[in-house]
Amino acid sequence: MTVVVDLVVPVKSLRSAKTRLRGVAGRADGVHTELVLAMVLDTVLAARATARVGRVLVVTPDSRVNSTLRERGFAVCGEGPVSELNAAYRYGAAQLAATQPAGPARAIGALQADLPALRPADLDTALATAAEHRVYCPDRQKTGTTLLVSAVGEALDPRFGPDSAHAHHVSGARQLTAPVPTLRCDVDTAEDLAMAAELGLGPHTSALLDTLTYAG
Ligand SMILES: Nc1nc2c(ncn2[C@@H]2O[C@H](COP(=O)(O)OP(=O)(O)OP(=O)(O)O)[C@@H](O)[C@H]2O)c(=O)[nH]1
Ligand SMILES: C=C(OP(=O)(O)O)C(=O)O
Repeated sequence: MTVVVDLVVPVKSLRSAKTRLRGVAGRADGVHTELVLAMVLDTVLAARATARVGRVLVVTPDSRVNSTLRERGFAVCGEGPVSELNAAYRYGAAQLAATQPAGPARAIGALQADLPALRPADLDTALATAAEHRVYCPDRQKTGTTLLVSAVGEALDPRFGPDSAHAHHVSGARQLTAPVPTLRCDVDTAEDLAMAAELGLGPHTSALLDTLTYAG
């Protein structure tokens, strides 16, 4: 059975996002924000280009993220009553469930927004395993989680945060073992960004870093 997966992608306020990356792209005002936004864009554009992906819903309190993504045709909503990552996933999943188009039941996927090297082929490989079981994709360090997909018609039950790979495992989700390096490469630190650059950054992040290099 081929399953369509609707994705929830939460994005924090740009000002407070990615503190561990601060300064990596330079000290100039606004550069950090531009880098975070470029990574979000590369992530969601790759997600939208993935065959098994149905809808993509971005959950964010940030007005710039909201307007930038709406301009590109993405669905965007606010965070709901609680400002916290798992709450944002649950809120987005509820919005998607409440507005599900007619047709076969879909799975819900929770995708992190910091995957600037993401390739649609890797995401599609991961989503191909979804249907009967809830599955999670550990990050490259094997401690965090970059993607969690519900079983069709069942709850997402997101447990993102420190050691989320373990938390997803003990909550009964199956670990994805497929070689999907661009889906595993979330970017929290300068070292992660270098690793993502080796895999091949998406066009927004790549263009921004090139501009900064030429600007010295
Ligand atoms: N909407 C929403 N998104 C969040 C929240 N917390 C984290 N995110 C998003 O979830 C993704 C993964 O979060 P982290 O890797 O912990 O990112 P971060 O908190 O920005 O990074 P650090 O400050 O370095 O810990 C990022 O794309 C964040 O923007 C939240 O409270 N609300
Ligand atoms: C919140 C998470 O992201 P990170 O480890 O990148 O902070 C997670 O992996 O559950």
